[in-house]
Amino acid sequence: MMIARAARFGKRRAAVAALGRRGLRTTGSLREHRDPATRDDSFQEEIEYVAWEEAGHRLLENPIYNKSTAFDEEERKALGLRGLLPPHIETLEQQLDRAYASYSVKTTDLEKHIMLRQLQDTNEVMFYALLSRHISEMMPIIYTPTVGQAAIQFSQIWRRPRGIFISYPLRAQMRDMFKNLIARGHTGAPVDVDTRLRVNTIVVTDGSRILGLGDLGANGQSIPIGKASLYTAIGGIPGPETLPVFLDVGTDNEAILNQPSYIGWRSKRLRGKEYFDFVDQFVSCVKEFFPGALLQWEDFDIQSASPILKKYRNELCTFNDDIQGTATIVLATLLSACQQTQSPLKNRNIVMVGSGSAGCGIAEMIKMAMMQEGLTEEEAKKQIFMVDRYGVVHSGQEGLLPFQQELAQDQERLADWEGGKDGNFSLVDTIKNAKPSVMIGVTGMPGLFNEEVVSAISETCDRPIIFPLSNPTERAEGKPADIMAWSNNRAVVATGTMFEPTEVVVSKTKYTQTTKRFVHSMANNSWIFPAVGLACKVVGATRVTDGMLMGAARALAECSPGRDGDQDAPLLPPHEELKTVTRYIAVRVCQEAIREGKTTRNDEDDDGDRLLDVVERTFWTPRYKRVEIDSSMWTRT
Ligand SMILES: O=C([O-])CC(=O)C(=O)O
Ligand SMILES: [Mg+2]
Repeated sequence: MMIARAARFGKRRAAVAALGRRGLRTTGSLREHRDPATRDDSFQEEIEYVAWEEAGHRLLENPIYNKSTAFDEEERKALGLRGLLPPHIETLEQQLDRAYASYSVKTTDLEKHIMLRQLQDTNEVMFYALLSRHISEMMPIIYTPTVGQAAIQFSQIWRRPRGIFISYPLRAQMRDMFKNLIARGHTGAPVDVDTRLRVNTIVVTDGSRILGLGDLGANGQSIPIGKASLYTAIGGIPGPETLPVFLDVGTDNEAILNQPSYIGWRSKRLRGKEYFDFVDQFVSCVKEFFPGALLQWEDFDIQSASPILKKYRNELCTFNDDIQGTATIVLATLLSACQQTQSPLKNRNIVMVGSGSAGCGIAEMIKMAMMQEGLTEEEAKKQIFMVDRYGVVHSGQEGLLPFQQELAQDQERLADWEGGKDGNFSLVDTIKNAKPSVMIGVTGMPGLFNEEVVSAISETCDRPIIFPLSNPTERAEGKPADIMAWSNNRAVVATGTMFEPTEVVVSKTKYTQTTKRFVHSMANNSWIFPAVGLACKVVGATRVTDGMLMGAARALAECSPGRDGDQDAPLLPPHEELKTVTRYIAVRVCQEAIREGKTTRNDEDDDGDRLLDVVERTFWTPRYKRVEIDSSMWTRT
């Protein structure tokens, strides 16, 4: 199986690196090389060097090259660091122990988030190494759900710039902003690397629909920062190659606008033609300054997410994470649940609660997967019931957006449905009539999956598959423990944010009781986008196609822990396997891109082993390199 194979390749990686990356590599004012003296072909890691033009304080302020107490004596002497650091020299491992100890005494998740973000802004290697060591514990801190809390308070906890803020009033200077970025790097520290050569993965938001929290204006920049961090932590894309972007077009959130500490542009949200022209100007800059980069749209509201995706998806390498990334992870999780409950997707009726861009994106992807399993488009469409606040979505309704019309049920089909009011059918009515075995929630409405709803679906099938996907935690449609109880522990539950496992009593005597733990996997797009980004980098993808995403979903489902027949296993692998599984998925995405001719490199050979090798070699791992000064670059200040 692939995980074993990936482990074997771990050994080969050093050898491949030794053969492939000899001599000097020059990137702008940065030079990296490996020491020939330490090079041999017996799988030993080599010492890697990085030559840099800055010494002293400026080096310590540079989060990419700063090693803090890990600079050794020789480096301290050569780099003008003597006296600027305490005398005791530490290894990375020792630094991590110390950092973890101070992390552990923080009493709130938000404080932990702030601490990790500060570490990221001062020493990236240490940040990613710490994250790597404690991935399960720290993912919810740097990402969902704590990142939601951090977004709400972003203006208050803001410390240092990261990424780029492009505000509407300065639109005439947008090209200058990109030039500034290239000159200075994007972490706010003096990184003079030629960013143009390096940025290949961009995450952009306009803050209009942050998680399930709504319009948070410029505070939304917290999300691209979090997503970019995962591209590095999980997808192995080096920090300087990622770029979080905020398009500041104002906010309609009055509470935020009235905060004295708000860091964004204080204006009502821009809409209509001016808005789309501004987005267009941004895309032109991306094409000009970072040609070939992957552009990820994140947390755009319903009015802009789909039109933007439609406009640009055939123009550059781009995707919308909430529509396509979410759809892909939900499909993967659903395929895994179908395997586990032993009935294929094509045999199922599905109720999709929430018909916004995320809900419709998921439904479209499920439709495609059903068609791959042999249904016609018409047949697949008949098995997917979109439900929104007015009830089941049908063709007789007015005001449906184009992407909702595509999925609306034919009104005539509902003629013989029971219940309902004035031809509209509530969620419970829909469940009773459509008899689904799958219910997916993307509404941001807590409590929607209540006892009545869960009991209704539990009557239609043996093992209802129920995914309350809204996040953060307080927005989820239902709590897994309740859903398990209301379904007599028959439900298969995955969520969109982290929940504790459900402990269920399976047998009880007077003196003893046996319990079982159900782990509810988090069907979060972090299983998908880092793999897509890694693959796009490896093959130089020109587009992100449905086929590439479908490949990602199926590859992930192949890794599901229940694949060997455990009917109660979690639906997704544990977080500890994120990186290995990401590489496995990335290979499949590369193969699809190559088969569809959507690459600028490697377009002839889609051999899996070869691609895994390239993926492994491309993957960045946090470890210190020896820093030396290149005197030809060194300008004393
Ligand atoms: O960020 C997450 O955890 C998932 C996501 O994209 C969203 O909810 O918008
Ligand atoms: Mg999102």
